[in-house]
Amino acid sequence: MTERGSAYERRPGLDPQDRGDRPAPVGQPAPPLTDALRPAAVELFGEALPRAEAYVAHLADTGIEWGLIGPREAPRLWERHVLNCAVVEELLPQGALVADVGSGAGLPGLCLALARPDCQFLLIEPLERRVEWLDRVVADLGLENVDVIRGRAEQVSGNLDVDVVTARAVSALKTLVPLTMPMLQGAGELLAIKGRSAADEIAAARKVLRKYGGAEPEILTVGEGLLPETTTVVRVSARPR
Ligand SMILES: C[S@@+](CC[C@H](N)C(=O)[O-])C[C@H]1O[C@@H](n2cnc3c(N)ncnc32)[C@H](O)[C@@H]1O
Repeated sequence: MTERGSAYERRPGLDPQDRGDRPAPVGQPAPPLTDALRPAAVELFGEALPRAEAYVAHLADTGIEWGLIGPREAPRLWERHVLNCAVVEELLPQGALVADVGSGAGLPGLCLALARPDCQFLLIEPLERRVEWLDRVVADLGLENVDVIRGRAEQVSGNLDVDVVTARAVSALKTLVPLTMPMLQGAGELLAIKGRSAADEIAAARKVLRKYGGAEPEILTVGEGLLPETTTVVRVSARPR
């Protein structure tokens, strides 16, 4: 997938006229963690909950202002984004090294890093502004289990050997497999957060899965009984090649 970033992102600080008459996105206050969602947040983040709250505040404020998150997402940051990503933690092995490809605003990478301090995370993101934002947020949250790598997955994959690759909203499985499977070096799992298209994407990816040594994908549902909306994950194990 190619993504050039929004005009805001490439040219921050321009006045509205230079932005084609679109109003500049404005940071918003952090949405409250509602009583309905608090038990899930406590279970997922434990002691890291105050840092998860600080992360949500960053997303709502500079995340929106810098164009990493759409303004309309502000009220549903907890439910649709942060908690929905954090529930994937149950699929991570103890102490895993995890690469989050196309991390954007740290989804799911930062949510998982907050939920799983026993794991190490590499956030891989090509766009300079997003990397700068991620670096600032990681420093502010004091996350010691996260490194941010600027680059495209295909540029860095040959130098990596990780246990798990995660990705959300980066590309269809057919394109994601060639970008991510080489990072596993024949052992480990790709966890791709998907929606209703999961089965169709698997069908369209059969040929590349064979080529890149992926086993038969599984469609998993996580977050049942914890969140109002569950998260669908396509899990692909790498086979030794
Ligand atoms: C739609 S955003 C999704 C961001 C985040 N994962 C989320 O769920 O909100 C896609 C992200 O993938 C990144 N991206 C696109 N192609 C990539 C590639 N080949 N390697 C790594 N990242 C890529 C983009 O820069 C962008 O930040």
